[in-house]
Amino acid sequence: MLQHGLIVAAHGKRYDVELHDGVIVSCVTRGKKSELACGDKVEIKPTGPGEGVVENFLPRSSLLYRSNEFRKKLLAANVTQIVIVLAAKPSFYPELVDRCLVAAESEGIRPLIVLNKADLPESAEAMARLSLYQRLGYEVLPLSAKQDIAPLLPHLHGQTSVLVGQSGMGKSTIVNALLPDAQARTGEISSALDSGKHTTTAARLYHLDAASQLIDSPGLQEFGLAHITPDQIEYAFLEFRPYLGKCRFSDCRHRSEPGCAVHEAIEAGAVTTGRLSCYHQLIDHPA
Ligand SMILES: Nc1nc2c(ncn2[C@@H]2O[C@H](COP(=O)(O)OP(=O)(O)OP(=O)(O)O)[C@@H](O)[C@H]2O)c(=O)[nH]1
Ligand SMILES: [Zn+2]
Repeated sequence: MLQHGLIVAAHGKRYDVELHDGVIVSCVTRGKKSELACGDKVEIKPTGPGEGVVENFLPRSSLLYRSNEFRKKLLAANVTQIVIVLAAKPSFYPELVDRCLVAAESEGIRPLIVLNKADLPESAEAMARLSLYQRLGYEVLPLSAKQDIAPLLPHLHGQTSVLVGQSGMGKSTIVNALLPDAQARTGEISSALDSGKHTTTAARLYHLDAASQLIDSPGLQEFGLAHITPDQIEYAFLEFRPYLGKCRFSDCRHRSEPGCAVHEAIEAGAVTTGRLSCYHQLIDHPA
């Protein structure tokens, strides 16, 4: 008899699957089928106490992954929102923001940019740099997770959110503030399964309330987009959209081609040279 469940943690080729009654079963996949992610809805066959095999996964509403030329790594499935966690200190890598936005746009996932550590004096300058994204229509939320997590709550309600960000931006602080018992729960799962150390956890899903889930992914220093085509990357630059298809050449990459509508948009102030160079950087070096 197959049972429905939700992947709440991925440890390499082993997955923690939460069943409807809240029981967590440690599962493996059959053969080489290990392309599953936290947030996947699966059907499992129990094989012993607390153990099972994933037989199927259900269709996904979204799938977030990063890739280089050689391999792709699934980050999370069925998420509705990607929360990009930044901080003024240590300084964040701006291209990572554009990469996360491209990944979000290509999967139709809503991005939310959080500038954590808003209590630091360096935050004003970082916030000014992020105003570019606000002008594009993205929400940028200043937050001090250490002082008050409340401003984040309405943004998470009703969503399945994945937190992404470089190491040191404060993701663990955010998770702990949202779920003071998160550490305890992690310990509980490991001992219940008695499966030894969970050292390779790739991501973990937490229930915030009946309608809201949070997936914490480990620190990302890189966000390869080798799986996304140049046309998809271009479309993910929201402000380019009104001009796409209006260049003289249909395969225009908006470099020095004559009759380029995106360059005209730059002249008109509707597109910035910074975002155009970022687009070129991403199509030239997607991984
Ligand atoms: N001033 C200030 N510091 C913060 C805030 N949130 C987190 N920090 C500090 O930033 C440092 C990194 O926070 P973590 O939560 O460990 O960062 P992380 O993103 O989980 O990093 P990894 O665990 O490496 O992925 C810690 O020293 C935190 O105390 C904040 O709102 N304000
Ligand atoms: Zn063009």
